[in-house]
Amino acid sequence: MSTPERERSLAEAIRRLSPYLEGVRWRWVAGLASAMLAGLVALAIPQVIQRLVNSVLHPGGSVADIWTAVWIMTGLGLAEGLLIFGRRFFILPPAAGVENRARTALFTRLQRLPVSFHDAWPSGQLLSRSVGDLSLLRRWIAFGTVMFVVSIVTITVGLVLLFNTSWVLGLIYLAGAVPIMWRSFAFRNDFRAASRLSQDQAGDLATTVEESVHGIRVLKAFGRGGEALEGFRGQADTLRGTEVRKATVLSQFIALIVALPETVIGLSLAAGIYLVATGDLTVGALAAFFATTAVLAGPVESVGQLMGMSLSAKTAIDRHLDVMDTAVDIAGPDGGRHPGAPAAVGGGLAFESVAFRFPDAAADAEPILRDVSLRLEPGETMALVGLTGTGKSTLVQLVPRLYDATAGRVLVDGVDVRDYELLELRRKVSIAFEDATLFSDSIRNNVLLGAPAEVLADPEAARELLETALDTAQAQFAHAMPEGVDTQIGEEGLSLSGGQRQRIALARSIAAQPEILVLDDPLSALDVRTEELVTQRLRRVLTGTTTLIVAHRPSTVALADRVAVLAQGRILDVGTHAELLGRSPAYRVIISSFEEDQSIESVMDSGVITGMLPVQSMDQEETP
Ligand SMILES: Nc1ncnc2c1ncn2[C@@H]1O[C@H](COP(=O)(O)OP(=O)(O)OP(=O)(O)O)[C@@H](O)[C@H]1O
Repeated sequence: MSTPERERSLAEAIRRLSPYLEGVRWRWVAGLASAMLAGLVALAIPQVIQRLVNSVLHPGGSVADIWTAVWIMTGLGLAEGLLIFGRRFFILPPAAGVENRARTALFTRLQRLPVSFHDAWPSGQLLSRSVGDLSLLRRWIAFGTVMFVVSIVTITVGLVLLFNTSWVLGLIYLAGAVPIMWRSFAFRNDFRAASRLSQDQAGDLATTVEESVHGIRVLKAFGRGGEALEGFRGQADTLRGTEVRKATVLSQFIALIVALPETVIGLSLAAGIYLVATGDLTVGALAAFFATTAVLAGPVESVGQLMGMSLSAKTAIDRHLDVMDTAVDIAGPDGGRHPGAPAAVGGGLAFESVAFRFPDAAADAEPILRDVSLRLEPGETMALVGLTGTGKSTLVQLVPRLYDATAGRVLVDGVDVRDYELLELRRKVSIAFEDATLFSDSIRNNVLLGAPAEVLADPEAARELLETALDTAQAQFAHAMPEGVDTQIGEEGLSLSGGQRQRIALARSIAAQPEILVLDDPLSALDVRTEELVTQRLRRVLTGTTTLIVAHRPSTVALADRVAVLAQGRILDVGTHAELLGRSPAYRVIISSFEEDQSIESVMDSGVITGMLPVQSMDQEETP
């Protein structure tokens, strides 16, 4: 995994969090004040114990003094409980708000980031950053930050009280604290490195789980479950190793900060008894000393864990900001970059000397596309053919700016696509892929996903659009499903057949009512008849829609007005099917690579093109 990493200073990390801290600050301060007061109240109790013990042992001490001390202690105990409740009351809800805002910001960023970002970042990394890291951030804000500050203050005030009780005993206690502080410094670096590594490895593991769940059918069909498990085990073992290393670093530190104070208490006890015996210390003061060390034990033990938590939280913030700081290089119009964009010239799609290279390609790699120039007149249907891997999918993805051309221009309505607002461009251009992705939602919502807002606002118009789109895409099978178009389809539409998914995805593209329709082999899973019917209806419904369609079948080619031949990233020729057949050897090779029983002549002869066949497809009866 090689996602970009940058370590920021703590000040920068906190500054960058500030947009998420809206409405949190005063509540955090109130929570901190509550927790701080609770800590100070806890430290006051030993002082009362000192008075209580001394008044019991003092010859002139009265029972009233004892009762007073008891009531004060009870009051302090109640106050401490209320203050601890106050800390939670003030901080927990806003901390959950911070987590929510950060998660929403991350999701928004993921939506805006270009496809090239998603090509490079494993999905498990993004999952662990949006779930695990942000929940750690919430716990750190709600608990870690406050308790870290409170622990430091409690330890400092406690030390002052210990010295005040007896400087000898105070010195003994401090002698134990110095090695802890020294060790804390080394611990900080060791733990931070282990923490980052384990969070990254957890992200990689999440990717593996996600991939095997996603590809469970392939794994089962090929009997590769064992190998998948082996791979998973390897990664899980590596993560376990890192977690154990992390826990070892932490536990060594904790062992030190627990064992050392305990030893110190033993020494203090011996010294304290000697001081009481010599009359330099009262019994009450000795009791107060040990009661104070008991109060300090919690903060001293937890300060290491809180420091570890703070470092993990800092790593989580860095990991969050790594995504947030990735540049959105496909954005809205950049006035300075493309001066003199021509005004719209009445529709159409053009590629002008377009070249493209993937961002992660080796520096000396050949570009995927070179000097591609093509012009589709408004309303024209052009088929794009070429052998596999020649760059057809890459070329069509430049139209809605899923990627940006690295040289040349793509023009929609005569305007450079980079001069459009992204939303406007994507309203004009609709794309359907071979690999149809659907969402776990109703068929209706999947189809109307990109429909114009004004149509969606009118239920009758939306219903008509849905029907037209389903009819055009030959997806009437939706009506035969248990709840018709309101049937919920499973995750990614996997409860549907491949052909059904493709037709729903095509219906979605149609329902978007685009000016330019880009179809990247979206009918490959359909039988020949259904594909022909779909293509034929498409032409009827989308008259006036400029269509660029990646074709792998004679039936699609036959319906196009013209055909462009792409070979090794270049346009070799453009013409009608008959023209190309006559003059282009490359075209003949490509056409002959199409399945023999789907020859273009047989499709022409079948009469489907001229609308002679009954409108009944072979897989129309399919039910999921
Ligand atoms: N995200 C990517 N990063 C790097 N290289 C890629 C990426 N996607 C595709 N390629 C490469 O770009 C080349 C063209 O791929 P493309 O999918 O455009 O071909 P195609 O003509 O559509 O192929 P097919 O007909 O098989 O769908 C291939 O060599 C492919 O390996």
